[in-house]
Amino acid sequence: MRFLTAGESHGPELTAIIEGVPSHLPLTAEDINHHLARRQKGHGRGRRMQIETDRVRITSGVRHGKTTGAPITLVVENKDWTHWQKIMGPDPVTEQEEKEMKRTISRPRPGHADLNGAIKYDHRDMRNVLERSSARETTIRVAVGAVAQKILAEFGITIAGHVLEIGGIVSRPIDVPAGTEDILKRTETSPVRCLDPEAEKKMMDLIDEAKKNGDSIGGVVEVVAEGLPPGLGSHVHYDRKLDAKIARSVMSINAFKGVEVGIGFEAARKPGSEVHDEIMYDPDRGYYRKTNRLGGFEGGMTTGMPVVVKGVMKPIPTLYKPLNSVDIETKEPFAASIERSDSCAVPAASVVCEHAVSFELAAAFLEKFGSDTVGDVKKAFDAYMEKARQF
Ligand SMILES: Cc1cc2nc3c(=O)[nH]c(=O)nc-3n(C[C@H](O)[C@H](O)[C@H](O)COP(=O)(O)O)c2cc1C
Ligand SMILES: C=C(O[C@@H]1CC(C(=O)O)=C[C@@H](OP(=O)(O)O)[C@H]1O)C(=O)O
Repeated sequence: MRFLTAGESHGPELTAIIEGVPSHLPLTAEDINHHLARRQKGHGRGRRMQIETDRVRITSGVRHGKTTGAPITLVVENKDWTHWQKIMGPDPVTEQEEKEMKRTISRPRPGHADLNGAIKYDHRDMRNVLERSSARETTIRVAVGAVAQKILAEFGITIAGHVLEIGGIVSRPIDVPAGTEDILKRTETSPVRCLDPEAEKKMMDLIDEAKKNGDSIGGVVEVVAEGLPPGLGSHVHYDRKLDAKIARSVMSINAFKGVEVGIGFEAARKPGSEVHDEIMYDPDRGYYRKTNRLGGFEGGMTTGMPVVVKGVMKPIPTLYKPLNSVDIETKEPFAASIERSDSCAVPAASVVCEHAVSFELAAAFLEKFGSDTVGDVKKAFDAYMEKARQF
């Protein structure tokens, strides 16, 4: 299974094409819209989220509520487009019209893609960079992940993301992962998508304070997936290791600067006896681990224990109280004022991260069990699970 996305932040719409989804998978727009709405919530979001109400249109690959096996096209419209048609439209404009718009961006924001993208693609107007580097793109990646979650759900695999930390406030000890059901139930009503009400209040206060100071804050998110079979991914080649694929996918989320699997960096500070998970056997359950400190991975393959992945998000780069930068036209220093920005998007990012991991897990699942029809995949999956139990 693979996908591509296209679309700009203030263009007409975002699009994704997913190839390799098996036929006969039940799929409706509502299945996806539910997750798009989850991504839009969260204390600390800016005014753009009040403009948008993200809804998907499925324009190929699904008939009468079921996938056909053909590529699936997903489209999410940008409501903000109505205000940007002239500035963002594809039709040629005269120099005079361009001047009248006065929207050319020549002042790069530290921490955003503006300057590197402008140099690389030779754009004097950095809008040509920021429109695509914007995390608006994570909307359509969540839509893709929602399809992946439908695939996983067919096989009893559940997944949930939540916020572990915002601006140094920790929601609970990091080595006690909660179950997916618990996470989903308890975080859906939390304005910062965290499990700990005491930490929640402190996180919200910190976000408000950052906003008041014209600043921004980052944090840590965690994704847990349960019900996976052992042996997704492979030890035989570097680019088939599933933990590595997940790490790449999580790092590709805008503003993500690090990934941990299981106890992650903590493993450097513990002896092996306190890191590795002892192997047990039960006739009903098959092989399992007594603990899950390695976060469901050994040798680039799933162990059958819950997959636990953390990602760290840096603070949002666009600041109301900006850092110094240099105007590329005048080469003079400036400290720009900005129109709008999120002050903290860690709660939204926990949903994005959940969907990034969902896609990689579903892709690895189909790679192992086939991808023509859900029925064929089920047969292969059931036979393998029986083999693994008795092995
Ligand atoms: C959900 C979400 C919302 C974001 N909102 C903003 C924002 O409002 N303003 C901003 O400057 N960056 C925002 N970012 C981060 C930038 O998109 C990101 O820092 C930028 O693309 C540069 O990429 P890098 O930080 O990965 O190097 C957001 C990120 C995510 C995941
Ligand atoms: C639009 C979204 O996030 C955007 C991500 C973003 C950035 O620079 O990454 C900048 C802001 O865009 P705008 O300049 O239009 O307000 C955010 O609102 C979204 O999450 O749907």
